[in-house]
Amino acid sequence: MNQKSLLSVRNIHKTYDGDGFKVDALKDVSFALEEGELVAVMGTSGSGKSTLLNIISSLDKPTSGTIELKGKVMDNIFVEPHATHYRRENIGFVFQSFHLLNDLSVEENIAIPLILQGDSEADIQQKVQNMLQLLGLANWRKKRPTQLSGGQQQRVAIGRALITKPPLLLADEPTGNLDYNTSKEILEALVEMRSSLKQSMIMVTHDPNVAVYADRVLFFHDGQIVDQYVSRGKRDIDPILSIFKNMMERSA
Ligand SMILES: Nc1ncnc2c1ncn2[C@@H]1O[C@H](COP(=O)(O)OP(=O)(O)OP(=O)(O)O)[C@@H](O)[C@H]1O
Repeated sequence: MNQKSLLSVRNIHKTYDGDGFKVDALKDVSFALEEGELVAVMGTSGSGKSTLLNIISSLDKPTSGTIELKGKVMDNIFVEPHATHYRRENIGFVFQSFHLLNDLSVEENIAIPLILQGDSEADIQQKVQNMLQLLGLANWRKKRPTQLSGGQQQRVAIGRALITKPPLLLADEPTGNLDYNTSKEILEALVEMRSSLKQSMIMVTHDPNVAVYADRVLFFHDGQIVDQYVSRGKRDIDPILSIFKNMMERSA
C-alpha cells in the first residue's frame, strides 16, 4: 500500500458470534484510500458494506486486522473516550436520511460541530458563510430544514459533515432518499467537494448509477472485495454494470 494513503484498512475480519449463530461479515478485507480520492463500496445486501463503515468509524470493533490513518495504526479507537475523539477529529458522516435539527436554521445546523469544538463566534460565521457559498445554500441560510427540498436538506447535511474539515467523509447511501435528478445534483456536489477541498470520501451504495461518480469502485460480495474498477474520471457505467453482473453470476 502507498505510504501516502490517508486510510489503510488491513486484513480486517469481522465475525458476529452469538447464541446459535456465527456470521463472517468481513473476511480479510484490505484496501487503501488516497488523499482526495472518492471510493465507492458497492455490493448487494448483506455483503458487509455497513460493517466496514462501522469499523472504519470505530462504531464496531473488528475481530482482527487494523485501521491506519495517515500511516498511524489506530489501535485504541474501539474504546471510549478514544472512539469519540477519533470520530470527532477525523470523520464526517452523511446518511440516507438527513438527520437535521428541524428547530434550527440551515446555518445553525451547519454550525453545530463548530460550536461543539468551541470555535469563536467570528470563526463560526466565516466558516459557515464559506460553506453556504460552496454548497449554493446562501439564499437558504435562515430557512428551517422542513422548508427545503430533499436535495437541499442533504446539502445542509454535507455542509455540517464537512464544516470541521475532517480528513475522511463516510457517506452511507447518500442519495437513497432522493429522486434521480436530485441524486445527480448531490453526487455532483460531493464530487465538487472532493475536488475543491481535496476531500477523501468512502461512499457505500448498491446502485451502479451512484458508483459511477467515484474514482474507484470496490465490489463487495459475501464479506470480501471480489473486484475493483478504476474509472480515471470517466463516468462510464458499462464496466461497473458488467463487473457487478459477473459477480452475481459467479455467486449464483
Ligand atoms: N450486529 C450483528 N449481529 C449479527 N450479524 C450481523 C450484525 N450486523 C451485520 N450482521 C450480518 O453481517 C453480514 C453483513 O451485514 P452488513 O449490514 O454489513 O451488510 P450490508 O452490505 O451493509 O447490507 P445492506 O446493504 O442490506 O445494508 C450480514 O450477513 C448481516 O446479517
